Amino acid sequence: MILRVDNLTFSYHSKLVLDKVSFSIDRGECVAILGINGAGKSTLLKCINRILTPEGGCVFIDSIDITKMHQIDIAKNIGYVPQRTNTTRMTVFDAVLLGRRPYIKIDATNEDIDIVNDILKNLSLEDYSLKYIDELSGGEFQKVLIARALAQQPKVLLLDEPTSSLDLKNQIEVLDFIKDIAKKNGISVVVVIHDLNLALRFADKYILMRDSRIYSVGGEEVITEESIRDVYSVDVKIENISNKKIIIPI
Ligand SMILES: Nc1ncnc2c1ncn2[C@@H]1O[C@H](COP(=O)(O)OP(=O)(O)OP(=O)(O)O)[C@@H](O)[C@H]1O
Repeated sequence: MILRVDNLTFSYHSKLVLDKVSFSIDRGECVAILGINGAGKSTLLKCINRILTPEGGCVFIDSIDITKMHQIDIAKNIGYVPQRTNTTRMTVFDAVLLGRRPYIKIDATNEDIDIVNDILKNLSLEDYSLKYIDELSGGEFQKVLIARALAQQPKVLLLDEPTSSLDLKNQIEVLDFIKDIAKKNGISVVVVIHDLNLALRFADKYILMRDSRIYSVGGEEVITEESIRDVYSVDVKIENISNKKIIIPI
């Protein structure tokens, strides 16, 4: 087990958003967090990496309570791609190199530069390397943020709707690439995602959230017509096509 979230509780002012949320994730596991708008998914990611301070509960990485870790060690362990972000003007290369910051003592080493170049190549961003990030499309920018988090070489990668601006081909390519490196490098990935069919293609485990709580956690078996209706208030039919579950709204 690499990540353990234990009874995490958080409120904005008096509004309870996370109510004793608990789950654990193994090394290399790909997890999708599902739930309606406002269910608390982004808040959960922000509490895991200490952008927000939970009012109760604990988060453990490799059995270490993250409140006992320095910020730089949290950054080495947890990569995070937010839904929205403001960044200063810089090139794509420099933006991705920023992911190496927790490791760089004075100057970037050849190893740092090789890591960045590898990731740019794998995400088909190498031709954009010297372009400024404010001159990118929404989807290209989203890929740069993912590249930066990967350059951090974290144990746990938290992605908040990472494919929302990507076209279909890029959605599939980026998620397949993330899954591939999760398996190869033993990185655990937690993705907040609204597209249920993409989630089914990507995840090994699903966390369904409803009313500030976990509705269910588990493998593909927790994705049923009944659970989707309970969580999203939408009627769906689940079909099996080429041995894959496909969710069809009806
Ligand atoms: N900074 C904030 N101050 C006050 N309330 C907030 C704040 N951020 C979020 N909330 C509220 O907390 C609840 C959970 O928000 P959160 O962003 O975690 O939901 P989410 O499941 O990620 O939603 P979405 O799918 O729309 O991104 C929502 O009701 C939201 O309005």
